[in-house]
Amino acid sequence: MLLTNINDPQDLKKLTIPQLYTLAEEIRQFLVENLSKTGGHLAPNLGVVELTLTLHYAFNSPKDKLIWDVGHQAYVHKMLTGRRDMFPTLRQYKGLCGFPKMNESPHDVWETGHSSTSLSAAMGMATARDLKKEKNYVVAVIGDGALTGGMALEALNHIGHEQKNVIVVLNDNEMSIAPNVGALHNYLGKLRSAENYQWAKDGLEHWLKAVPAVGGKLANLAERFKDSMKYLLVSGVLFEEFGFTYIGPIDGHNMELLLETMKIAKQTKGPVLIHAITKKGKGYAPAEADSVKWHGIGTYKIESGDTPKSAPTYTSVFSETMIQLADEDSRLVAVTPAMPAGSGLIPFGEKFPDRLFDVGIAEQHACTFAAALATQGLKPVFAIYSTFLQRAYDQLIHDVARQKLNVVFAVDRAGLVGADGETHQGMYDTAFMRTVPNMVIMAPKDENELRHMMKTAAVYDGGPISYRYPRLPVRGVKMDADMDVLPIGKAEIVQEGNHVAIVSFGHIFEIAEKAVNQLQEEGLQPMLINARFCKPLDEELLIRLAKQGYKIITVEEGAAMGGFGSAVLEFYANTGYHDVPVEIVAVADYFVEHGSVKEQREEVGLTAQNLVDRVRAWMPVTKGVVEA
Ligand SMILES: Cc1ncc(C[n+]2csc(CCOP(=O)(O)OP(=O)(O)O)c2C)c(N)n1
Ligand SMILES: CC(=O)[C@@H](O)[C@H](O)COP(=O)(O)O
Ligand SMILES: [Mg+2]
Repeated sequence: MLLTNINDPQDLKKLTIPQLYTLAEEIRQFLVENLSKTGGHLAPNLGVVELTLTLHYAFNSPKDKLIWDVGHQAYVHKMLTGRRDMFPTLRQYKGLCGFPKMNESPHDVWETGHSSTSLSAAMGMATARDLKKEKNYVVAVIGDGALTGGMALEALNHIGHEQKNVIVVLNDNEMSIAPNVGALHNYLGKLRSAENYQWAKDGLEHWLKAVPAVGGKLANLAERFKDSMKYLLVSGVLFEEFGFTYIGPIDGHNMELLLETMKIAKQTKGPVLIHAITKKGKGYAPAEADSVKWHGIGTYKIESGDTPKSAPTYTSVFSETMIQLADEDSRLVAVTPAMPAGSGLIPFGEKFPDRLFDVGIAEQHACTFAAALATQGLKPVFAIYSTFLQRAYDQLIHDVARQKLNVVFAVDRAGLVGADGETHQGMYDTAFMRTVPNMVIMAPKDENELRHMMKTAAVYDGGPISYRYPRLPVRGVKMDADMDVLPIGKAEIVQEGNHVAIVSFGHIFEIAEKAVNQLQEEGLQPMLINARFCKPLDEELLIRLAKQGYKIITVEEGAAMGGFGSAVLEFYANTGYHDVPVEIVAVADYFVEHGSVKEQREEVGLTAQNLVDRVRAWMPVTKGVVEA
């Protein structure tokens, strides 16, 4: 077993090429076996085994900087850099992170999780290297999906202009999570299909170089001839025009070719783009056959590829309801930035193919595109994960809210998301949307109320409106036959009570309800309120609570700073109710790392017990007995 002897990339360099192929197979077997128990991003990692081996063979990490875009495909890199034995803890609480993590290894020189940042990072590191007159290579591995992200094109532009020595490896497997989309994808397809052009280019270069030096004119003519021929023969012209030397497309599983190409890249002045064609899921039949499903997978049976049946989720309720709403209203359309499957929009797209727009990994464009759809009378539902909405914040403000356009923000993966950890937690959406004028912000207490909020948003025509929901199974509550249109800004008093009011915003209601039930058993009866809206607040109810002397405990699954609890505090401060005790139960000011949602909630204090303890502390006590 070669793999057990690889504890550092230097160990790799002692191997022969045939041994690298043996090692590649061992790595694939390791990935399939380990991830069958832990889950993870199997297909992306199976696709980059040879690429990763040759990068660590050809370069000297960490002196040479290897940067992994998105970083979901860095498991092989982690295996080769001393973390093989940590894989049983992959994406688990206090275990191995599923993305590059600087505190895990010096070989993780840049942390990723959100796509399309690698080229900017590479440019920064190359620029610093040159300023410090250091000598090392900077290599960014970016997928064809991540390349559709605007940041990547901004960085290509900058790198090409400055002619920095940066090596970009484009890992082209024709897939984002879903099949990749866009003109760039089509262009790459043309490059992929021109597989014989490489020899033509080499032949041309070789021939021109053989022309004996015949004075400036002819050599210059030969150079211009070479350049014009390049346009005909070398279809990497897009990258060449960005100032890159384009090499490819080459087989991203052929390690001899990869090593030869990396050698050329190292010797080439200025930025180089190596276009490597790979197969997502390579080496494991179920993942090769369906790399969408196997992009990010839970546990599975290796032999059959069978995966446990998943319980219905908030996303599946969103998925079904979108179809119902679209049946009722032909104006309704859906926009997704490369996440049709994750956002539950595949069935919608199958039924309404002309009304689903997958714009690629392009959240900024998606948001402004949705805004423009709204100007023309359509009802766009912008379906996006909370964490990825962060990419479209200026567009939300400048293009949607300022123009008061009827865009619906369906904010999925809101709250703690579990295994993806800190780069993917849906922590900030409430806070960053709340400060924007004209925004209406909702959050349902359960899957039944999600449907009511979806209906409310679908018919609302007062400007932008949002609802947030978690990456969680549904609670299994009774579903109403019809969808109600909720009164904007009105909360729901779930249960009257005394002394203390627990005011819950969103799906975290489940722990508030659990706490109230536990307190009732002790004879305590706090009021239980389902806020429903963070903006506008139910001011009438808040004033009632103030006037009747309630202590208030707010609870939400999001950042405490700027969230729902902050809104309540601000309201009281701004309306002169200065003596209302308010406690905010939410996520403190730090990044919550990977683990299960349960473990993360316990870590941050989003537990029923925490609420029980806080209510007890506020209840009046006579002779040692907490009064009801
Ligand atoms: C800003 C951002 N948007 C969306 C995602 C979700 N996402 C993770 S991987 C991925 C597809 C990446 O495709 P590609 O770069 O081609 O990598 P591959 O999985 O094909 O290796 C997407 C859309 C993300 N991580 N970051
Ligand atoms: C790497 C990445 O950003 C996506 O693959 C993400 O992990 C998907 O998250 P869900 O599993 O919640 O759809
Ligand atoms: Mg891809």
